[in-house]
Amino acid sequence: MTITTAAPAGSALTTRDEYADAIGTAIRAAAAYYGSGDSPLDDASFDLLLSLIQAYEERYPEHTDPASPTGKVAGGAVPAGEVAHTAPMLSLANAFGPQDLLDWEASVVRRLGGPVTGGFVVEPKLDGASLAARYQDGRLVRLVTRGNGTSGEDVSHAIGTIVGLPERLASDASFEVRGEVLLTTAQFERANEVRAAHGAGPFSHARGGAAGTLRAKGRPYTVEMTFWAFGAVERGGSAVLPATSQAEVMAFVAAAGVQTAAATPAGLTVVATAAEAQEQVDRIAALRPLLPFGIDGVVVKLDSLAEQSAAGTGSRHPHWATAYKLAAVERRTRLLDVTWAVGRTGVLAPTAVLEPVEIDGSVVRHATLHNPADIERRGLRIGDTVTVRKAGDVIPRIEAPVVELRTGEERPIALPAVCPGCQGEIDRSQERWRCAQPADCGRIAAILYAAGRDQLDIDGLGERYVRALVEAGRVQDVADLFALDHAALAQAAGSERRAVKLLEQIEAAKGRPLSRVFCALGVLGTGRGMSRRIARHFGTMEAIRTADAAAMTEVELVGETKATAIVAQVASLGPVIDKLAAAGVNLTEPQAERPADAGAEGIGAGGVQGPLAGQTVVVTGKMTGALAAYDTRDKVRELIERAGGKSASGISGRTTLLVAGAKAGGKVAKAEEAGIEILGEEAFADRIAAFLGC
Ligand SMILES: NC(=O)c1ccc[n+]([C@@H]2O[C@H](COP(=O)([O-])OP(=O)(O)OC[C@H]3O[C@@H](n4cnc5c(N)ncnc54)[C@H](O)[C@@H]3O)[C@@H](O)[C@H]2O)c1
Ligand SMILES: [Zn+2]
Repeated sequence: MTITTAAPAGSALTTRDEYADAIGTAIRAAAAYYGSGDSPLDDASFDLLLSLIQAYEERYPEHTDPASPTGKVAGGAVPAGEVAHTAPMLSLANAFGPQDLLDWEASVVRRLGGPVTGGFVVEPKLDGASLAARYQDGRLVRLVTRGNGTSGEDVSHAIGTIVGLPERLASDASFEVRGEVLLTTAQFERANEVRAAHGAGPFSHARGGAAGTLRAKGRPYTVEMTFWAFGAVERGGSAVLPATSQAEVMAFVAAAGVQTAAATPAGLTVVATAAEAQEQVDRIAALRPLLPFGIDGVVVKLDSLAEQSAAGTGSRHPHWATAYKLAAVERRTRLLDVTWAVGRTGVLAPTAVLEPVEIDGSVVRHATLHNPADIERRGLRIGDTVTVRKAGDVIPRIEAPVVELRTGEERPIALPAVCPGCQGEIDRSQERWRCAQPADCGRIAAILYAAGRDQLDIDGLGERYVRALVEAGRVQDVADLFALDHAALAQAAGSERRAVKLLEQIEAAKGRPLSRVFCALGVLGTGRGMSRRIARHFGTMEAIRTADAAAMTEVELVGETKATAIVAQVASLGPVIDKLAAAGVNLTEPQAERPADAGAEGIGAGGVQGPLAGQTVVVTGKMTGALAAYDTRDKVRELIERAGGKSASGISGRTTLLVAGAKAGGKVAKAEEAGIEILGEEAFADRIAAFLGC
């Protein structure tokens, strides 16, 4: 059988030769995966290959090759390292669905000889590289990779480059903490920029980047990584960890200053039953697209350490834990072409055309690329094998090319010489190139957008007719659509019957809710969701028009900069809005909430829970130290919302927390008087540490 990089061969292994080939491929892939981090196979393909090998071995146990990767930590691909582990570092058993989780629970009950009484702890399965960090008398003395599970490689040179692993603890405790080192999305982007600046190829995905970075010595640049602990073991001679459960172990480690999985936005939750654990799995799976780093599953463990040791440990994985796998969101495929189109604001937008690949249940054919500079930074070439990521409803994106898989046939991506819309000149003064005549060239795209399904939903009004109407001078803006008569439509559509249909559609569009009509205006920075929030918040177009920037910031997720931009654009759209009103288009929102009830408290953007859930936070003074990067109100607001809180500008009856920065003024006294909790910057930074810099 042949294994391609993108689509795995799905057929069973039937001959001994095929089996031998498959083993060879799997061993090479695993060696690359745990070595440089860049395997020729993506995880889905590797897992499929492994399942074929396993099926063959079950059918022909007598043919089983001792070199087979099945049943071994790291597939047996990693040689013994120089540092022996105090206790083995193992893989995890897998669950692929709710039934598997219940089956695992049943196996645990069998081993315990009775029901689980200590509950289950649920944590995200962080998608990075496994690492053991040894603390001696409060100092970080050694970092060791998982290796083959019994011994690993000394990677202590990485000390000082990993967020979450302090070189000194708050106490002089001695223990070994175990966890995952990874690159957050922001760290991954930064790493590839730094590498490009040093002439090194980009990491094709974050996990490989973390594994490679951990082992790399003597690079002329540093790549910052992040650590999250998920376990700890005692070190010879040290006092016994003061804990009887996994949750307590983690709390102890966190109190000493090490970042733990409990501090991730997904958190660590203790539940009583496997059914409740399943609920947590579903919750974390839903959070996945919003997380600032990759997870490839959710880990469920027995919480009680006594029950853990009673359940015991096998040669490859512990019996007291299981990894509930989530569908792969990254696949490898080929970049076939890049096409360019003019957006409604005149921006030239490149789209990657991909060899179709199935990711998480849907076929991906296109991915966004932002602009020429972005293409350059990613070092992409036509024909490249690329890592494509698609999580949830988020638009698929290309992470990076897999440079190792280049054949030499790849071609550079041609940047357009003239505007693809009007063949006119291009304005290259900014990173995002624009047509030099954006008003004219973007008009067709703008009208098409306004007529689109999520806006006015004028069925049948496609690009050909819009172009004809614009070129005939009948339509300059969205409001002109409502002034069209039968004759104009018949001419544009070339058919009386189609004109009748279109007129009916346009008439129906007059009744769309305000959120869609507002969206159709194409105000920059307001897509579907934002238009809905604005319409619900204000209720009428009139209220939107009279809102000033301060009133606009009351809309959820609208910061000051955005508010100012929206208000200015709405003002310049005055004549268009007047025409809409005159044409009898509906300008009210049926589901409006009165501004007084705007925004449910306790839940931030997208319902994310976090350390600030339920809090209304006011920040005053200048941010310094760990918060120095949050130097505008917008940035602070975004940070607070990411951590699950609501941000407000003034102290009111709803305020629950005041963050006082340098030179904080009168708000502190006011908060004191009102009995509101006040935190200094440092204490605040600690509380939301997991959300900083991501
Ligand atoms: N693409 C390839 O060529 C290739 C090759 C080999 C393996 N793989 C992939 O690697 C995976 C299996 O590898 P594995 O055995 O290294 O890992 P695993 O999936 O068995 O998981 C075990 C690891 O999970 C990590 N982990 C993350 N969060 C954790 C938490 N909260 N609690 C405990 N552990 C946590 C630990 O580092 C632990 O070592 C598969 O998904 C496979 O597709 C891919
Ligand atoms: Zn143009």
